[in-house]
Amino acid sequence: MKSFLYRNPTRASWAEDYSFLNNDSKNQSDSESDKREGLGIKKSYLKVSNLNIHIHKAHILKNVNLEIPDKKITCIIGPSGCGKSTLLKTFNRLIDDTEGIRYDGSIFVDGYDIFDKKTEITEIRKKMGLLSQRPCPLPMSIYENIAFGCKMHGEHKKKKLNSIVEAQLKAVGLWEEVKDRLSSPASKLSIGQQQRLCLARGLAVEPEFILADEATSALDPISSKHIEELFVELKKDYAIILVTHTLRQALRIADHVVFMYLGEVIEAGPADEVFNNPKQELTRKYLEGAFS
Ligand SMILES: Nc1ncnc2c1ncn2[C@@H]1O[C@H](COP(=O)(O)OP(=O)(O)OP(=O)(O)O)[C@@H](O)[C@H]1O
Repeated sequence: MKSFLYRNPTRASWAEDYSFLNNDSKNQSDSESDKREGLGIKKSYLKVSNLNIHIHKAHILKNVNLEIPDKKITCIIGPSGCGKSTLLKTFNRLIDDTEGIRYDGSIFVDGYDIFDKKTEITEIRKKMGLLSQRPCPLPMSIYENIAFGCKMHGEHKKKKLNSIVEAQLKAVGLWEEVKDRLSSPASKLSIGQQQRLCLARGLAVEPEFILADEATSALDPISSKHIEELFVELKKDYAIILVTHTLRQALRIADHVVFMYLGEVIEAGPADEVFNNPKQELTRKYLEGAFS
C-alpha cells in the first residue's frame, strides 16, 4: 500500500508518528467495489455511505451517498455554502478539527472505513493529499520543502532524497525553473510556482488521492492552466478530487462530476452525462446559470 502525504504546515501535526492502518478494519466493501469494475467506475475507490455532518446545530451534509472513481478527475460543483469544502475536508478527516462537529455514516477508502476507531488518522492524511486554495510552502528552502516529508517517513539517504526532489519537481514542471536555486527560500517563488511546489511536496510522499480545494483560484490564468494540465497528467496515477467554483474549469477537466445543493448530493456521474444530459432539474438550472 502506498503511504501518503499532506500535513498542514500551520498545524503541529508534522511531528506526528506514522503508524499504519490496522488491517482489521478492512471489510467486505472491497468485494462490492470490485463488482463495479467495467461499469465506468474502475473500482469503488472511495465510497461514502449515509454521511451526515452537523456543526453545532446546523446540518451541513445530509445523507451523502457517493462513489469516487480511481484515476479520474472528479469535480465537486455547486453554489456557495452547499458543503463542497466540508465534504472534501471530511475525506482526510481535517473536518475533525472543527469545533462542534458531529458525523455519522461511513467513508471507505480502499476498503478501509476512515471513521473506524482502528483507522489511524495520520495514515488517512498520508493517503489523501490536500492542496489548498492558497499555496502554503514551509518556511524553508525549495529542496527542503520536498525532502522534509520524506525524511519524516524515514528516508535520510542524500542520494535518494536528491532523486526524489528532482523527480517531483520535474513532475510538476518546476525543475528547469528552480534547479539552480534549490537552496533558496520557497517563499521567493511566485504564487503559481509555490502552488506547484506544494503539489510536488504532496506527491513526494506518495499519496493515492489528491484533494484540491479551489486550488487554482488564487493563481493567474497561466499558472492556473499549468495546474489544470498537471491534474490531467497526474490522473494516470492518482484519484483527483477538485472542489471548484468555476464551471468552465469543471467542463474542461472533469471526468466525473458531483453536484451539491444545500448539503445534499443532487446528482453525480460521468461528466458528459451530467453536463449534457442532467437527470435532475436542479442540476440543469445550475448549469444554465439560473443560480450560483
Ligand atoms: N466551522 C463552521 N461552523 C459553522 N458552520 C460552518 C463551519 N464551516 C462551514 N460551515 C457552514 O457549512 C456550510 C457549508 O460550508 P462549505 O464551506 O463546506 O461550503 P462550500 O460549498 O465549500 O462553500 P464555498 O463555495 O462558498 O466555499 C455553510 O453554510 C457554512 O457556513
